[in-house]
Amino acid sequence: MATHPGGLTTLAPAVEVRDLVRSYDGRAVLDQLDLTIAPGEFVALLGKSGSGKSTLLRALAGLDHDVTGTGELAVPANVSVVFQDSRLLPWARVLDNVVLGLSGDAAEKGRQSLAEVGLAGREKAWPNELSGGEQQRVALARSLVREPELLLADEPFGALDALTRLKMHVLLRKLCEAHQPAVLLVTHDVDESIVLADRVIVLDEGRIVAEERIELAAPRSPADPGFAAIRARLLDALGVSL
Ligand SMILES: Nc1ncnc2c1ncn2[C@@H]1O[C@H](COP(=O)(O)OP(=O)(O)OP(=O)(O)O)[C@@H](O)[C@H]1O
Repeated sequence: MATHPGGLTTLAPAVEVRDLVRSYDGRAVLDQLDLTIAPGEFVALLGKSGSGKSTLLRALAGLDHDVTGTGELAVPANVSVVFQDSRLLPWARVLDNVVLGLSGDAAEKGRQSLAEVGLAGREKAWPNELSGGEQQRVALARSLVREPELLLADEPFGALDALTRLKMHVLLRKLCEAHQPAVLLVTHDVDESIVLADRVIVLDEGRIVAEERIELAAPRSPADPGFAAIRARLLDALGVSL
């Protein structure tokens, strides 16, 4: 907790990145990057292929042992990660996948999480009995049952069809409102970023080149002129001219 001179109390940031450099074979793919994410803030990260999005996410997740780098990086102790593929263990039933490694009343918490993602009654199913969307729901339940302060998501809906993706947007918003993790969502889908995030940032060659704070009222609709204006600016930052 920090107190400003004016007397306002602010929480310490959930993520604080300063001067972050990450290089593969001497080539910097993150270039003196600065990023702060507030507790409970939902940040979406856009960028062309190869701009460094996954490298940043892996750095925040502590999964980047194959890369050299410098800079300061502070994240909470309790971080969950969701990927494009659900990465469920095929030999473990759905509930066991959700609670793996948890202690205490894990089964009950796992059941509650599965109910939250709309999978009550599927506890005993095997992962291969579920659709791709359902498997991603299990992955979300597995992340959120751990009550993370930071949720990192690398294109979690990238492999899903358009309709399932829209349903997952509604679900993720609901889950984030209930659990209030800070979120960093990597996506290629500009509309997805505007629908979900409090703030959208655009990465290019390892630097943040644009930032939009999204203050549109819910439900956010791509038909809204304000939505279209933000989309146009983000596409411009991505080098797409309409
Ligand atoms: N293990 C690695 N070894 C060498 N270079 C790598 C490695 N991983 C990533 N890179 C390079 O680092 C750069 C950034 O990659 P990164 O995966 O972070 O981009 P990205 O924005 O997530 O791309 P995409 O949208 O295609 O997933 C790319 O040029 C990539 O080729």
